[in-house]
Amino acid sequence: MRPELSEYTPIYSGKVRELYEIDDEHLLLVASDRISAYDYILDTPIPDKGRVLTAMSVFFFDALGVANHLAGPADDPRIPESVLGRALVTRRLDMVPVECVARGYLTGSGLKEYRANGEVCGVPLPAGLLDGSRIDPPIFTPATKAAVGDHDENVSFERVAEDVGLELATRLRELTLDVYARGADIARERGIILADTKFEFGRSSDGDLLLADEVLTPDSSRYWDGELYSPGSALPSFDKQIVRDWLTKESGWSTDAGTPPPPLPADVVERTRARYIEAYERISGLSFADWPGGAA
Ligand SMILES: Nc1ncnc(-c2cnn(Cc3cccc(F)c3)c2)c1Cl
Repeated sequence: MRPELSEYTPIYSGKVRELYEIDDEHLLLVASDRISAYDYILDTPIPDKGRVLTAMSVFFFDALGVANHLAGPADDPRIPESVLGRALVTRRLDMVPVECVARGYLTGSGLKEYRANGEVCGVPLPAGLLDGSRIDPPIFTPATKAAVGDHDENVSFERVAEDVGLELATRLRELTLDVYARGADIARERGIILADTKFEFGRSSDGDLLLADEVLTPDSSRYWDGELYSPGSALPSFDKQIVRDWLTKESGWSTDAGTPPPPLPADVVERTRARYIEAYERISGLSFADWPGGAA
């Protein structure tokens, strides 16, 4: 008999995820079906989004063989039925207060910094790069965690070293770049570009540095469709472009409307659900139908 979610203490609620305490040593990390676009949490959930992104994290944790915070399988008996398939039991770690970002392509806040001063997080880049240009080799562009609702602040490696010490900062950079490069290679072989990603690390009670949180999901990374990728022009998000296009080209809403986006029509929801499942099945080579927690 699985426990009820109400038996666990909620300790953090993010835009699309929640964190609960199972006991002194274990947490339950829950991914919702909520989707965000243009910095709004949309009213309409995408069925199975939480389960697909959980499956993606588990695939990458396994495929990349990096020491991590997982403390049980996807069908661990401590996981309540109501969140089965979109929740994981993890070890409670002492989280390192650094958003460990790797960028293999220039866009977003990195592009903004580059256009202002030719570098990102203190890392100089070649002149003439465009939105979506490849950064080879990928760079470590850390950020400090922002308050709820704010964007993280990009910082230099030197600032990270001041905050957490040079040895740990160096290990965070090495691990971040290594795990990103291997994950991006796996995705690229399947026609999906992981342009950048954000990792979080924590230390266990016996001092090990473990990869935590979610790993290489479309919520923690930019997923681009490799077939549509062209530096300098629009970079279609593999998972969110259907929602973005409907919102900005068909719904009558606009990003400068100052109002929340309208609810999504059923076909946009279903096509988006299918894109999440397609990304998972192409990258993992596994069938999403085999993932726990499907409709009973
Ligand atoms: N293994 C860990 N030990 C201690 N703390 C964390 C931890 C804290 N915060 N976050 C981010 C987050 C993850 C999910 C749902 C949210 F609402 C927020 C993760 C983890 Cl993953």
